[in-house]
Amino acid sequence: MGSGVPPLDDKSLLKSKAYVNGQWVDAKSGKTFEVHDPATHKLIGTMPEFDSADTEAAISAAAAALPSFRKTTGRERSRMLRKWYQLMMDNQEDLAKLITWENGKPMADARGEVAYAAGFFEWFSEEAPRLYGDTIPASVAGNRVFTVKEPVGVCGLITPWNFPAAMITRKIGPALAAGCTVVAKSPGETPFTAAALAELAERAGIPKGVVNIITALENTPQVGETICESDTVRKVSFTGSTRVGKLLMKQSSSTMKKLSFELGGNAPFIVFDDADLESAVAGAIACKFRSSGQTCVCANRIYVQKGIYEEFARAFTEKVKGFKVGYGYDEGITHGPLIHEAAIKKVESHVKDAESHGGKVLIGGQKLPDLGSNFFQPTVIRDMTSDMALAKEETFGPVAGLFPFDTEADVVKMANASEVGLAGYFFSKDLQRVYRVAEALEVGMIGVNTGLISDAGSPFGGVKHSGLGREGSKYGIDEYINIKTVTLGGIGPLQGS
Ligand SMILES: NC(=O)c1ccc[n+]([C@@H]2O[C@H](COP(=O)([O-])OP(=O)(O)OC[C@H]3O[C@@H](n4cnc5c(N)ncnc54)[C@H](O)[C@@H]3O)[C@@H](O)[C@H]2O)c1
Ligand SMILES: O=CCCC(=O)O
Repeated sequence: MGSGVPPLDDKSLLKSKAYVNGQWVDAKSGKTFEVHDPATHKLIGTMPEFDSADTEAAISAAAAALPSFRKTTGRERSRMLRKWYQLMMDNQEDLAKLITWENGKPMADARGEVAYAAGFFEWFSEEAPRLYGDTIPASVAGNRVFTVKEPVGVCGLITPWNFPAAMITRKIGPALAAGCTVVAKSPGETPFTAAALAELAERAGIPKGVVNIITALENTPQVGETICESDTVRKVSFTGSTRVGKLLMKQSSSTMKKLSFELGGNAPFIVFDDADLESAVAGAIACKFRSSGQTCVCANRIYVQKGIYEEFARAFTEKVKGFKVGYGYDEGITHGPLIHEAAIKKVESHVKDAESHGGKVLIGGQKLPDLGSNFFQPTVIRDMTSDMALAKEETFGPVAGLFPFDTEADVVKMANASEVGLAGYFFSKDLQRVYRVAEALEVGMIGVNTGLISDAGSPFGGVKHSGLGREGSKYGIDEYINIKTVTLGGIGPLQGS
């Protein structure tokens, strides 16, 4: 297939060990797991299979590094993050090659991910020196009240494979800005990008023990449990499915730690009759097929008002015809493989289920065995209805289901008929409608007349079963701080008065 894996300019970015206390380490058991290119199934390499004891050692390293790191000034931490940002951008091409290799997304998308990921270090380098407390008018005469913001302590971070760089930097950036130390469990499917980030952390001068990147595949549940049940870990931040998020929340309950969860979505994407057709089609294409549909904010249910439905379906399908699916390193490829067989099975099952309930496939609908077993045709299905599996669960793949609707009230009801609420989108030129619908949708983020909403400066997070807390933005750092209130009594009048 294609031209093969391009060599890294800087070969020292390819690591096959975990990074603990500033050292590259194996699992104490000596066990490793294999990582394969999702496009070709060829072996990329192996990584240490950490267990509970290895995880404890990483937690201890983060705890030992905390007392001195929390004393650094915001300005000092800012410089470290800024340097890390710059090193990521200087090595953008190599990091992108690693992302494409282990995740499968095309190089153009991978380069975009590196810039997006580095943006969180840049953003939080700017937040680090601005951790202001408050002065509060006291209710008791002679008292003075003020607050200080303190790092929560050691943080356990667990992230998924769909953005091998960005999901980790979105957590490490604010954690370090706040003065916390971290143990980050990289995704078992895509650990090499995270390891390269650790190498760059070292070059950026981040002190040993502040950033620990641990690895596991099969042992992931015991690693997760060790992090959640540790009393030393004062904060857990997880990105992944709602199912695993709920499990980690339960496991964390006995140690009463601070939690944030970025979980699953099932984004409604609504096109009203009054929308600009061309931009609605472009927005839906970008939103639905980004990373072959494997993002938590991808459109999952595309609702199109009946007056514009036929025209939209035609124009949307026409655009999908222009996609070029293949190996992420090859020239002109717009969409890569899915991550693994389970993802292919889910996509297939949603297509079959839609067809068996009366949905009509306009394009795609099949696997692409000539390319490899993880490839699936970008698919458009019309005449979707609410009783289909795709309406109820996130597909996390390249299948666009077009649902017709009559009125604004009908579509808002359908859009909100989901237990999750991460992102939602709609296209309309009617200003009053923009306010009404934005206020009515039960989601944490809304794109109006755009299908792309992610940015380091914008709060990212959901409502309902999509999770707790916000990442990125001026709010992201709040997840990593405790507010301490200081009440100073007995001030009294001026002496001698
Ligand atoms: N809201 C967000 O920001 C966001 C971002 C990316 C993905 N997601 C969600 O993630 C899901 C897709 O990823 P997935 O199916 O691989 O999710 P998943 O929850 O099965 O796995 C995600 C990651 O969690 C870890 N993990 C898995 N089981 C674990 C356990 N028992 N204990 C501790 N850690 C565990 C692994 O590192 C894995 O890479 C989708 O639902 C998607 O919406 C959400
Ligand atoms: O998949 C979830 C994260 C996607 C994003 O940050 O845009």
